[in-house]
Amino acid sequence: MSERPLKVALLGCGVVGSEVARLMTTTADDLGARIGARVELAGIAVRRLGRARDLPVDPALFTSDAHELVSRPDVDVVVEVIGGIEPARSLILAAMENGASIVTANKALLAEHGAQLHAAAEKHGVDLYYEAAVAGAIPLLRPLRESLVGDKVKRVLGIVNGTTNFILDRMDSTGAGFDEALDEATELGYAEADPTADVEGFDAAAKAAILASLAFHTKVTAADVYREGITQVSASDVASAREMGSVVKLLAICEVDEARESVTARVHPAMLPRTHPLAGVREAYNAVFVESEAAGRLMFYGPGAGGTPTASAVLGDLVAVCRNKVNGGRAPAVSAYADLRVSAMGEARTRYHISLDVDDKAGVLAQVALIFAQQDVSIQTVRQSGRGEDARLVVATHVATDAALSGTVERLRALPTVRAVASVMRVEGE
Ligand SMILES: NC(=O)C1=CN([C@@H]2O[C@H](COP(=O)(O)OP(=O)(O)OC[C@H]3O[C@@H](n4cnc5c(N)ncnc54)[C@H](O)[C@@H]3O)[C@@H](O)[C@H]2O)C=CC1
Ligand SMILES: N[C@@H](CC=O)C(=O)O
Ligand code: NA
Repeated sequence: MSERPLKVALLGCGVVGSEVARLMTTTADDLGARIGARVELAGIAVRRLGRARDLPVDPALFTSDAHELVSRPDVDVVVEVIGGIEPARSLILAAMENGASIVTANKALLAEHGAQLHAAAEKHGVDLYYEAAVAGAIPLLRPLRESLVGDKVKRVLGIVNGTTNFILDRMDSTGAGFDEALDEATELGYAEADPTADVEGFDAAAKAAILASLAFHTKVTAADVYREGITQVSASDVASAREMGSVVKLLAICEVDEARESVTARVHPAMLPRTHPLAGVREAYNAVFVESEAAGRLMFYGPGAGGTPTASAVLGDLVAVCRNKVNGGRAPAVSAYADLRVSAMGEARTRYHISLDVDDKAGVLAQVALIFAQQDVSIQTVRQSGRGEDARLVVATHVATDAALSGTVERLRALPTVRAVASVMRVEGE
């Protein structure tokens, strides 16, 4: 055991930070034995001093000056769990310049400034780990960064946002309303400080960017990811999916097209048959499939959000970077050598499920079918049910480019015999 303890500066003491502080303190002996040196908190930066906190830590550790804390000469590691871009980015860069290794849970920051942060880590010879940033407690980034680095990943598909999965699950299983389910998810500590990031898909898009970057060795930022959240998913979308033996899930899908030397990354709600393994992912759990050339299909499943599970991933990273400090090693570098083109959503190949309210008269089905044919979209099934004056047409398509499918919907909307496009949902997993 090394004589000198390693000093850790903790930035942020909210849902995740408070659990990191608690676990660091209560499991200090085990952590020390695993690292080969004791780990001690150098300080905990908070926004407001004087707030009552039920934590087993010395109150003198709290400071409201995060910049001063990361610049202290005795700080070996900085754990950033403030969230957001600034001041998190400047604090991390200052800490690296000061020789500290970094553990962060900040997907928003990594998805926008990952390249800059990795370059700074290289320059200053420090580590940058962020397992908690994607899929909470589930070990996913380390497997992509290390275990699967000898393989060729082709596709990453999964549920990476706990809050939206919790909301969709509640809507499906109890018929709860959107707002009520969101309040519950916030109460349980799953939602971001601004839950718009969750429900509008920004959080999942940031995670998709991180996953695509690591999986395909290419720089992918949040702005490259096609994004739709769940605010447009209605109770009737969830109910009609249920009638058809399906569920609605918010999915993140990252794919490589080797022939075209390009990647796509997208986040949107999709219908999945109830028999699909992702359909059984309940509450705030996450699950991600990684498909690679040699390994085949791997599934990662577990708690994707919440203070304690997320703190587990943070502490795993903390032990890794502390071991490197003790033994003199460094984390393997993250490269973007493949430098693939990031293609637009229109090029992605998807399938649609479209419900139309149409005039119930002769020739309407033929008009609708003609529009699909003109866009080169092949129909898999059509169901029609008369309802008096109008009829409901439910069309499931075969795979086509998303551009052709969305073009089809646009033309259907303009057709005089189509009274309304009641619902459009992408379909995955059959
Ligand atoms: N809550 C969760 O389930 C998960 C959260 N994360 C990520 O972990 C990070 C933290 O998330 P939460 O703990 O949920 O957020 P939170 O909002 O509960 O905690 C953030 C804390 O940072 C403090 N803070 C803000 N500015 C500060 C400053 N300049 N100096 C010191 N403290 C400051 C806030 O007062 C707040 O207490 C975010 O990046 C989030 O995306 C990642 C995985 C799961
Ligand atoms: N708000 C996020 C927290 C974990 O990353 C989520 O709901 O998944
Ligand atoms: Na993780």
